[in-house]
Amino acid sequence: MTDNVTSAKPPSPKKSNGNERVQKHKRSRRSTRRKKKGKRPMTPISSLDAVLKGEISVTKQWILPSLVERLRFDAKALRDANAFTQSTIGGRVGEKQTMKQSKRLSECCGLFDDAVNAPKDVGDSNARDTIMSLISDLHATLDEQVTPLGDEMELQYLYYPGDDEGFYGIHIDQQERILGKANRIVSMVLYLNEPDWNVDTDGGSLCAYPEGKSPVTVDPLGGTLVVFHSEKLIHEARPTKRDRWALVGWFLEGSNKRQKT
Ligand SMILES: O=C(O)CCC(=O)C(=O)O
Ligand SMILES: [Fe+2]
Repeated sequence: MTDNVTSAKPPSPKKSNGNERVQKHKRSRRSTRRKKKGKRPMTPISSLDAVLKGEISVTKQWILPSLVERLRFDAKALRDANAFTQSTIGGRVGEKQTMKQSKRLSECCGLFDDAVNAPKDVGDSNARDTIMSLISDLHATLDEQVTPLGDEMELQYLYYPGDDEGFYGIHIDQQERILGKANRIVSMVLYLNEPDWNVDTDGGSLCAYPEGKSPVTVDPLGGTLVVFHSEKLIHEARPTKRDRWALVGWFLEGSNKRQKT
């Protein structure tokens, strides 16, 4: 993994006017390409062929429960340190916005800007490094076996409030291809919830709607990883009655593809 920070502009300084959670959209990204193939063992990703077909790949227990717990602790600590902001929808200049803000209630923390800017003693940055290595391996697997990817990705912790029924209405992650931009190609969501999550009482399922197929519902159990095509799969996060935590990422297309588009 390189340490290349490729965000287009420097991270904005933290304000202290009490509006920290409603100020901006996360677009910071970072290279995820490993110089060498990872040696670390990893649970194989289920049904990778689903991704190009516009369906969903679901892998349970992709990471150890202990790492889920550390990442959840890290996310909570960052939120307590005001490193989260209100999530917005779409957000790139020129991107068509077909959803209203009221169709989403969640907060996010960019791993390559907000988390980096938080005080060093907040959270568990070793757990962040560990998951970044695993995601770099995932990047290599997707690049080799699914579709060529660029070196960069976006990565955020997500928090949906349980007391206010957080949710994310029906949407698609990359609504339309933007010329000259690094469009999102493959999306990943890794759930960081407690092991006793119960969809009947807690809600918060991910519902995916592959075209021409039956809908798929995924329980957001800690350690479950979903991977899908950012331009093809319509999906939603159902309202949650319990605080819901996830790590969401988007693998971007490479610059050669950008020029050809
Ligand atoms: O929280 C989830 O389950 C899905 C998140 C999502 O779809 C997104 O951030 O684009
Ligand atoms: Fe999404």
